[in-house]
Amino acid sequence: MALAVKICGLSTRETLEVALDAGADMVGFVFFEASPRHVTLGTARELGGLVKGRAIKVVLTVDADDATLENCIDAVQPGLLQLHGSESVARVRDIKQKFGLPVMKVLSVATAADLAGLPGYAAVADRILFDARAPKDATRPGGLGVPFDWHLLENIKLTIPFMVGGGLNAGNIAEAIRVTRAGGVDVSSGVESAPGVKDPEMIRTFIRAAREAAGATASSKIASSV
Ligand SMILES: O=C(O)c1ccccc1N[C@@H]1O[C@H](COP(=O)(O)O)[C@@H](O)[C@H]1O
Repeated sequence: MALAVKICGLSTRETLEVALDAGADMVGFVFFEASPRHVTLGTARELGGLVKGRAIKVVLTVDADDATLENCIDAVQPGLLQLHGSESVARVRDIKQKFGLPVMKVLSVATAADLAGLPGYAAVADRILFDARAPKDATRPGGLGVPFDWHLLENIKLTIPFMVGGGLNAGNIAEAIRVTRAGGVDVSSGVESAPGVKDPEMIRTFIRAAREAAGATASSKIASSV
């Protein structure tokens, strides 16, 4: 299956168009006030309206209540909800039922122990995103540009699709895909010139590198099976 590339934290028309033209499969909008990528409902509505079916629109929230989710969904009309907080398995199930949208639950990873909750979430979510666990004193739970040890994912068995994120960039994406065999990759800081400032050329370079790496991993899978 083709690699899904998600560019997250888009907040301007220009960089959204660059991501779409470069072939992003998913574009993410961050609703978290402490983030340099936070978008207002008005901006999100405007940006969401530009996508026009060219990519899956992703609404990223952190432990949001129903009213907040409802407002974000109304503004963006997303195809996927990214739950990036400490939402419980029950809350993920509840959100999925209430809003009738596919849900991607984020698991924050620093050690193997962080994967203990995976079976529970995999039973209710449509997709899992493995991201680096933020330090305790961080002002946000993601978007920090720091990777985790991808080898922790080497032996995971999942029947739903999963993505990897956290500190990815054009220079390390090939290794991340090779080690994790993830079906999707998610980047924010790695395509920015400063926190919250997306760089058009870095977006293009990242997507190109991810596609090349996915092609190389697919070829090596075929070679090792003959
Ligand atoms: O991008 C943010 O500011 C953010 C805020 C709150 C939760 C998650 C956030 N970003 C997500 O974090 C990962 C990794 O980002 P990065 O590439 O390391 O910067 C990615 O999934 C973003 O969607």
